Amino acid sequence: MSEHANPLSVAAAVEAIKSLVPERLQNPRVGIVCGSGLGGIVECIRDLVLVSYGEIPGFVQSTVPGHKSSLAFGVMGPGDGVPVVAMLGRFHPYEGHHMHTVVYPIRVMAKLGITDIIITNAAGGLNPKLAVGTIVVIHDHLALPNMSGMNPLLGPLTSPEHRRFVPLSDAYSPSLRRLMFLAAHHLALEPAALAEGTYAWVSGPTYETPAEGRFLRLAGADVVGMSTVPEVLAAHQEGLNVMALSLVTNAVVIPDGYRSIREEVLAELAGKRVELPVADVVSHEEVLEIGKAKGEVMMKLVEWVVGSIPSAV
Ligand SMILES: O=P(O)(O)O[C@@H]1C[C@H](O)[C@@H](CO)O1
Ligand code: HPA
Repeated sequence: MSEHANPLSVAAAVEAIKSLVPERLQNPRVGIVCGSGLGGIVECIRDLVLVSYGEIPGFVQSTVPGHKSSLAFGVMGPGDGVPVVAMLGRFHPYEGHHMHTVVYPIRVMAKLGITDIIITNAAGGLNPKLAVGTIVVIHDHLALPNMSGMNPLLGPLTSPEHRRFVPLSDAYSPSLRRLMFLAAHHLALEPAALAEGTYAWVSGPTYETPAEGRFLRLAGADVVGMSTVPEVLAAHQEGLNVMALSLVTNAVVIPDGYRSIREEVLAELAGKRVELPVADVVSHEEVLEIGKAKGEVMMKLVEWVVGSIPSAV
């Protein structure tokens, strides 16, 4: 068993956090996981107290640019605010972290008492209707790694409260998803700014080939990314209400198909000019740039939802 799945280390992490955070912030109600380039959510947190991952037993460091390695405690939303804890930086399996390590912070936040969690990510768009900058409320997922043995819930149960067999048809809270669309209305967003869809989880760190992108699209996915699903599984097993959001940072499947060199050459030889679409070559820098440029809307939505959870869910 991974030492990070040990309930004793979860308890030790909670104890360490409580020694570093003022009492009034020690029992957050809502947890937030900030995706690549989306750590700006911290700007919406008042009475901010940062706890570095290095100070928490069992936490490791995030090695991915755009992911800091701190927990942010404070309050969010109108009035006295709702106590929150935000992960400024997550762990991905492609960094070499064990799956139990990847979801360990979720278990620690659950032990701190959160009841709701909002998990964000940057993702590639598979559905051609989703423009870059669209925020997608995830209502389902497709996790090929889970189906082939890479599942964070593998291994001995670490709490009597954990279910051995976890249904996932109800993994994404309808109440929280509803709140998100109400938030978009309240903030007067264009209807196309907020969509809903299915997230395909891939291990990364390679981005998809065009054929892989088409395969995932054909299988029913709208966006693709390298995180979130392990956290959703652990959060669901912990009994939390879960919402997950993707910010579309790049297009994976090009709307008009793929570039055929054969067609290009034949057309050229026939004296015709054709301009076939060229696939985007994505980079993490581009992902971060879009996160920075478009992340503000995500922040405002999250802030509104957090402020509305107590009365509406
Ligand atoms: O942590 P997230 O899922 O937001 O980060 C995405 C997926 C990869 O980690 C990285 C690729 O650019 O961004
Ligand atoms: N693929 C996988 N993960 C991603 C992408 C992508 O195109 N963009 C941001 N995260």
